[in-house]
Amino acid sequence: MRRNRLPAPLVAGLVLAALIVVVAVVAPMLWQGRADALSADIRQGPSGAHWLGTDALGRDVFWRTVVATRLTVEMAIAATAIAAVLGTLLGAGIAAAGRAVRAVGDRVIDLLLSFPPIIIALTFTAILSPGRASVVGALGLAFCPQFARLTNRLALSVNERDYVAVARLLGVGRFRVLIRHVVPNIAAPLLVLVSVGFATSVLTVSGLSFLGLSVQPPAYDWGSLLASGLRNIYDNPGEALGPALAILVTGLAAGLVGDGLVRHLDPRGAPPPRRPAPVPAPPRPAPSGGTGPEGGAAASVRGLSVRRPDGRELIHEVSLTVGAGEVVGIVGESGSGKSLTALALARLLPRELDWSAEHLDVNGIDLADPAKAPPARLATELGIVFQDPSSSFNPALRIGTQLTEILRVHTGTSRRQAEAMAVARLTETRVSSPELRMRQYPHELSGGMRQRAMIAAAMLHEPKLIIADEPTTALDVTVQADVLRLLKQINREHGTAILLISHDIGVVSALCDRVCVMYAGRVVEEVSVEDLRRRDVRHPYTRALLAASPETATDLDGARLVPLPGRAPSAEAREAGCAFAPRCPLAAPVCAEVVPALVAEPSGNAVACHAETSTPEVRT
Ligand SMILES: Nc1ncnc2c1ncn2[C@@H]1O[C@H](COP(=O)(O)OP(=O)(O)OP(=O)(O)O)[C@@H](O)[C@H]1O
Repeated sequence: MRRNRLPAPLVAGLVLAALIVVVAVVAPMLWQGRADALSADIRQGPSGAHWLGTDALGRDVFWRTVVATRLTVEMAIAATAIAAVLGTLLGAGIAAAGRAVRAVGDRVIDLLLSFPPIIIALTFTAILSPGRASVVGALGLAFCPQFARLTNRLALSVNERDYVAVARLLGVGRFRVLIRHVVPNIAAPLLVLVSVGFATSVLTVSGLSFLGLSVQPPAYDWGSLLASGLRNIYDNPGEALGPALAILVTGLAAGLVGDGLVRHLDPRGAPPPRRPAPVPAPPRPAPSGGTGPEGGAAASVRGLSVRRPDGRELIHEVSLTVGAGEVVGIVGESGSGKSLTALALARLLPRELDWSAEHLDVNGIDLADPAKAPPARLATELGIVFQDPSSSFNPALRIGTQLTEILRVHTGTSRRQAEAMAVARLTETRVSSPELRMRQYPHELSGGMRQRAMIAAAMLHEPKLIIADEPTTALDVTVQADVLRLLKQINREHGTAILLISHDIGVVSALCDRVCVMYAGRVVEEVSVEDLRRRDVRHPYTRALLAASPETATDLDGARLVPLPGRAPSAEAREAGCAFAPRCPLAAPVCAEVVPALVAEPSGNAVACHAETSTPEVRT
């Protein structure tokens, strides 16, 4: 893999650090005698014979400072290593644990972080009795919470990224997710903390020795030399200057290494790869024709409910079917339950949520029975495109690595073949210069290009169903139509069914065959797109959405957009009766008490509204 040249601070830091390590290793072997030799020249100032003068016993301060490097650096490295290993394991363990352990772990880390490390180190040292080993152990424990907090926060945030969701959908094991996705994305900040931790350890180790709590005579480190130097500061300032400078230079080296590593490891700092020689585009794969089992559905959901741990229902008995090759939209305001419905189909619901369903399947795979739905199989039947193309790809890996990995993990395709297939898909999804893109990092692609690359990734296995969760919301308006056209083209040419989630009724009416309107966790209307375009809808909420949509409301007669007043109730605020009643112009007394059932009509549409149907069903 080609990397950019090492940044200057990293080079400077590494040179300095290497020098310090060499000195630490060789100094006691070569110059211990000079450092410990007594002479009659006591407390002399700097001279040609003694560059930093001598101490109270006539020993050469320069050589003592040089020899003390080993003990100081050894102790700082040991303390940092203990803190980094223990803290990282602790943080990762808490991130991977269940909710209860996470809550307790977080509080314990918060508590430990509220004490300055030096206080913790002093307390442990006092308990364990002064000495080198106790100081190293105490410092390791004192800095451990900082590593635990950082690892925990980083791992949790990376875990929530869409590319981790995709990896989970693809059935990538926890360990591989950790190695491929979590570690590369948290390594840089952890390395900075290691360098800061090392610099702080040098200071604290020296500080504790300065106080007489660490290295005991006749051994000496920079802290004990500094203590003796301060006692003689008026006779020979050089005696304090030597160890002080050594501490400063070591801290500087650690800082430069940390800063340089961040720049070097961040792929956003890399120069663009050279444009490869143009190669003829591989042939477009032939359309697969029809999909799904004969007469079967690409996805089918019946009675899906999702609950929070406290039992509150977030979505209630949602039912919908996506026929083979059909494009179905789910539309509704923020919080209506669109994404949870889609995530349930991909088996990507957050762990803390509880779900149940009478029936949940993707192209015949029963998702309610994990034994019948091995992740690898689901991964080949289902592709997913998320809203934010910037979080859909792992920022630490090149686009090509991520695309080919999907094929290599699941089908054992050779690298060369996987690359050819990935390039073909990128070409098909109209990603310009696909060979070049394969070698680029996600941040080097524009938003629209990344989203097309994401669609290419979702299409790699020729899935029967693509779930597109707000695929255009994060995009520039100029490329939104392009991405929608691409999805429609895929649907036409491959017969891929699409479940499109959007809050924009204009987007779904442009792309879909059928639309489910959701409100407060329920489907309130299901309508064909022809009826939607004609505005022949029944539910007052769907009418309100249409009236508020610019694409449909700016009529030839100049009708103005009508905003929908109020807000959808949160899960806590939902009461008995129809959740839309407080905002509904047609609300009647029954609406406040009875939840209307979704009633199918002969046309195939369905609506849940007392004003439109006469067979209410009580569901609270
Ligand atoms: N992990 C979770 N824990 C608790 N509540 C959640 C969780 N995930 C989602 N919710 C809640 O479930 C409800 C439905 O969420 P969902 O993401 O499906 O809404 P949405 O219709 O897709 O909205 P948006 O367009 O904003 O994404 C919201 O009220 C949301 O706050």
